[in-house]
Amino acid sequence: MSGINVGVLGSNGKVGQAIVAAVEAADDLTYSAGVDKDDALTTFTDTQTSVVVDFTHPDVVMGNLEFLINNGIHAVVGTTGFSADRLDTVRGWLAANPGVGVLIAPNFAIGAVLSMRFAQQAARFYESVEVIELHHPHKADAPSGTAYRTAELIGQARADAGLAPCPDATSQELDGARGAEVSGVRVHSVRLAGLVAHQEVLLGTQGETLTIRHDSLDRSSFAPGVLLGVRNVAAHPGLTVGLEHFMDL
Ligand SMILES: NC(=O)C1=CN([C@@H]2O[C@H](COP(=O)(O)OP(=O)(O)OC[C@H]3O[C@@H](n4cnc5c(N)ncnc54)[C@H](OP(=O)(O)O)[C@@H]3O)[C@@H](O)[C@H]2O)C=CC1
Ligand SMILES: O=C(O)C1=N[C@H](C(=O)O)C[C@H](O)C1
Repeated sequence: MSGINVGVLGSNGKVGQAIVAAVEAADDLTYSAGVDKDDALTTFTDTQTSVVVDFTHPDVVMGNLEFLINNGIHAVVGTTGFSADRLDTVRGWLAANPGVGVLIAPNFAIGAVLSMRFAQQAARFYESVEVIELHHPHKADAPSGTAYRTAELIGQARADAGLAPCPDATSQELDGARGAEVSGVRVHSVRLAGLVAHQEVLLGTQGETLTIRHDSLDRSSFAPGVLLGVRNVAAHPGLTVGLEHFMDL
């Protein structure tokens, strides 16, 4: 047993189990502790855990982070639900614990990070854009954290380019038919048995469309990105939002 002591919060969950397996398989990491619902967070201090990975639930992740940061433990967080206010609260805890690093990423699949970047790059060339995210029906939040972030990035790119709002002549609408609006971009959420995590960004302009699609077919897709975060987070004190900052994109 050697290397970084890594713990997992939500270790019995769908993603948590995949992360535990990946940590156990890595020669340079030691799986020090798993904590699930009703287990004590002090397990991590008792086991000298250095980095904790959190895949739990938006309702509990803030309490987890407060404990980890105040105990000098670095965190790699996949759990969704981070509003600007929540991120500011995390920055406040980190200001009081300046050696601690926290990475929060809406999606740890390498292709999902790339597809967000591709959508951001393409946005200024298209008058129309909509996002469709498709997930398993056990997902707590809608839209997905990835779709929310993708829409924000596209909205910012459109604003920077001085684009007009997407054309839309809808004047009669059943509630919800046009999805939710995030940063001026329509986002549609599908929940379907059999799916894992999928997203399409549809872009359109005169006589052509471009579709940027990513599919996580298995939850092991999140593991390489999480391990990249685990290996690098201690060298990045403070808050990092988005895995792209560790990918040299
Ligand atoms: N950033 C990314 O790349 C990804 C992010 N996610 C996000 O990760 C989160 C988890 O997803 P998923 O694994 O599918 O969800 P699951 O419900 O399968 O797993 C969550 C686990 O956390 C446990 N849990 C609940 N409360 C606590 C607590 N206070 N302390 C410790 N463990 C707790 C749950 O227990 P119990 O079931 O008993 O409540 C469950 O075992 C979601 O927010 C999801 O959107 C998912 C995939 C990728
Ligand atoms: O709950 C999930 O499953 C996922 N959640 C994240 C999100 O909300 O974007 C990442 C991925 O889509 C899987």
